[in-house]
Amino acid sequence: MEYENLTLHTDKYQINMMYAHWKNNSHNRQAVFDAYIRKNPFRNGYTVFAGLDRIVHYINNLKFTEEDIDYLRQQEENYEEEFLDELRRFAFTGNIYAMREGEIAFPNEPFIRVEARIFEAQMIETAILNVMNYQSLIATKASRIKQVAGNDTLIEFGTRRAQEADAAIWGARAAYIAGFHGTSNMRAGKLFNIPAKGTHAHSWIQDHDSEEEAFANFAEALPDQSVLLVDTYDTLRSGIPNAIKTGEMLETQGKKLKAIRLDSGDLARLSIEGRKMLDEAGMDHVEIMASNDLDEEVIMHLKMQGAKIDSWGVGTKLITGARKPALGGVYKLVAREDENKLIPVIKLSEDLAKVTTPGPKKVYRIINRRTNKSEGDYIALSYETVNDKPLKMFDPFFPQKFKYVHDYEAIDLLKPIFINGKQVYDLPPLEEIHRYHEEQLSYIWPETLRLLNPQTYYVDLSYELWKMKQDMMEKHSME
Ligand SMILES: Nc1ncnc2c1ncn2[C@@H]1O[C@H](COP(=O)(O)OP(=O)(O)OP(=O)(O)O)[C@@H](O)[C@H]1O
Ligand SMILES: O=P(O)(O)OC[C@H]1O[C@H](OP(=O)(O)OP(=O)(O)O)[C@H](O)[C@@H]1O
Ligand SMILES: O=C(O)c1cccnc1
Repeated sequence: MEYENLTLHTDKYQINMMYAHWKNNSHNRQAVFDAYIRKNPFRNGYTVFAGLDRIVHYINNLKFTEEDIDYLRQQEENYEEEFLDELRRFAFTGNIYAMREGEIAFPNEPFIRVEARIFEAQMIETAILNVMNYQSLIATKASRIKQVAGNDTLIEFGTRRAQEADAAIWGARAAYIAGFHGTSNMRAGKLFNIPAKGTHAHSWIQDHDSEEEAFANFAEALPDQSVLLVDTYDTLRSGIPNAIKTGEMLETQGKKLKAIRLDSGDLARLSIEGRKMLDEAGMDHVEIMASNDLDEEVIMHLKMQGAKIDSWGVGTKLITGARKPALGGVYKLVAREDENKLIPVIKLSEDLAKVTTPGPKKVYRIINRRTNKSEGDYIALSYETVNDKPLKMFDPFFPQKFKYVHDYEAIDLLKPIFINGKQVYDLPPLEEIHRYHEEQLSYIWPETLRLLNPQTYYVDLSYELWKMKQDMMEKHSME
């Protein structure tokens, strides 16, 4: 796939800071930033990390074109020509560590760590957050829907209601990571190798003299995959009986009707009645698909009512992350270079949960070897070793709450993606990302995964990191 050059896809304040650093001759100093969220969306117990693929291509394609340089020159007369020359030579030369796509991630732990010249690290903030926040939001919404739908087929139908074209295709991809089986968007299908699926619209029926004729013509054209939309006039009195007639017609040709689609009315009642009618006509192989403003809540309620629905088309509420229009991921400076040494930095806040955690850090998932489940995540300074000694895990806000973990494996979640500007990570195919996601879910206790009132997952700090944070908070509070 051709990835666009998104170099100017940044906020002006980043370029202003780059310019000010350049003027102050501080632009080559090293800096470390963490990208993380403070809260899971949808009151969920976890977030599905997505967006790495696009971020990697964004970094590889960073280059200010002559057109970009001309634009910057016109846009801000303060920018000196030598600065613009510096931008002409711009490329990413630092390190990026990130979680793998599909990872089960939690608030207050870095999803991505960037180590680079401040000149570079500052500029890429905007695009990294833009991509990570949207794709992770949609992957998390899709994951909630997947939990309710179980093994039923899930098709993403959102393009027409998505917040524009990019959101449609990257949202379709995020949904696939979390367990959707297909998308209606052909471009997403082509770009990402997602199965593209489709039925037909009401316009197909309206465009014929009768529903019966419309079904017959559609089934003639696409006999092996016809899914007939049965709610244009009267689902039980005309739509399903006409679909059955079409099924019978196909059977005379040795073919089979695939499914019917319900798109309005009481989907529980109509699916139960529809199932009976199809079965009585000897068409128990004909599946029932439903659509119409579905989300995890409606699907759950339909299942509770005994709905006989085999597959679900989910559009608007998935692709727009309904009820949570944006994931609030942030990108915070955690270390800077001073006299050739990296020193940790902190940002204080009245709200303790908003105080940043200083220093370059690693995130470990602590898997209990006995249960094969995670005991929580453990954030340590990059140079610390977390090995087989018993690990004390304590709540960073209530350190008197602690536990010791004995027989565990500490999995380092942040993988090297770029080292010295060179991509060192092979982006896996989407199918593999989905499998990885499923496997990671299996390490998390159901208490954290449940949709309603999930238990808060432990994201703990090593003692050394916790102490450093406390000391820095104290020092700055006294200043
Ligand atoms: N049995 C059910 N239980 C709970 N929610 C349902 C049930 N059946 C349908 N819904 C959902 O209720 C919402 C509203 O459905 P509503 O009946 O207003 O739409 P509609 O039938 O499409 O109306 P219209 O005919 O005007 O298009 C949709 O999100 C739909 O998925
Ligand atoms: O409800 P969503 O979850 O957003 O899923 C997508 C919706 O888009 C279509 O309706 P639309 O009225 O746009 O077109 P139609 O004429 O084909 O029904 C489809 O029938 C779904 O209801
Ligand atoms: O294939 C479908 O049925 C479909 C596609 C997009 C939106 N709504 C429905």
